Amino acid sequence: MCKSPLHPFLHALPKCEHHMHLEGSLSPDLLFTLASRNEIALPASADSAFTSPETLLDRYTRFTSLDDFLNYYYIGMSCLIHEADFEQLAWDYFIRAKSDGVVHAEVFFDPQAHTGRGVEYETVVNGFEKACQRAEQELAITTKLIMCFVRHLPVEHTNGAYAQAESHLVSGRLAGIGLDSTEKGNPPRMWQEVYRKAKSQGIRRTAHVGEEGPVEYIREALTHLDVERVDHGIRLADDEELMREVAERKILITMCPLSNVRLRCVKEVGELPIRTFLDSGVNFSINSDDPAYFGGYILDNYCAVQEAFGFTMKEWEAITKASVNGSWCDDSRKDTILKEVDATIMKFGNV
Ligand SMILES: Nc1ncnc2[nH]cnc12
Ligand SMILES: [Zn+2]
Repeated sequence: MCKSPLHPFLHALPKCEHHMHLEGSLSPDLLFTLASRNEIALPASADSAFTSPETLLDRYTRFTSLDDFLNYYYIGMSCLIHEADFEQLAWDYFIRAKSDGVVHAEVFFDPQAHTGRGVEYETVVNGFEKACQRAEQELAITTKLIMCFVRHLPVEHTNGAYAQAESHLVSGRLAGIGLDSTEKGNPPRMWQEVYRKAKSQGIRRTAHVGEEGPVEYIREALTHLDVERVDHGIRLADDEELMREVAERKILITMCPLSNVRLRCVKEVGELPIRTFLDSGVNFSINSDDPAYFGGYILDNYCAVQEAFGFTMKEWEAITKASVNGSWCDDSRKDTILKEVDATIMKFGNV
């Protein structure tokens, strides 16, 4: 809980989450439980961080870079084997998201990180889908699943990963494609072919760019991948002309403040160009990225932004509504959420 007088309002605001990796909600407790249940040997002799959930959580406070984090992230997800593991992981996230005021969640997952170690694609998707259905029925959270291609694997692997998911993408069982993992040295144009195919099939597209990588990668993602959204995009403010274009085209930037601090992309939340984006008409949402690794879920990220920037309720209204409008749900769902936002503002505005 943050110290801001706006905390109850921030908590109550109906939230859309657009940038959250389901595998990134694997808490050290669940990681150790699954490792034991599935008889996965954790590398405790090589890395003492794997001694206990507590030592692992402590190590997460000292990431030195995106790749340092990704090393732990991929070891962690190696404990996910059965459909029920994937379902439990996602369900635990949805319960937590509900308590933070999330009403619509568009969540990423990395199929290649599972199929590459022998877990069937269907096992992953079926588990996640079951949790999504439960979230819709029992928590009234609408959901979308977005598959990401991982950049640390050879780009040629992407075609196989796309082919595996193609029928789900075309039918809408998956809402779109994304691009994640190691950014530096992997310019977006390398994935141009698969993004072009996805576009020709009417499939939605986003990509992690401008997190550790330069603003040129954001420009490339827009020109070569024709992305509809930019994940992280914190380097956008380095190019005013591109920032104006992003504002005009209403491209949503999915920001993850606590992640950026933990991965040392910035020293503190106040360094992020959030005020610049707001004042320049750049639409953005605030998200948790990998909440089990970065010390906070979505509300913690809202609070961190409030503590750094001290926004007014009017400014939060603009941020929240841009986030609703940038969602990939249909217009009637957006209208419903926008009415809930208005009702929240009325309630707190009258206090
Ligand atoms: N912050 C991040 N950047 C790139 N790839 C990721 N995969 C999970 N979290 C990520
Ligand atoms: Zn991410």
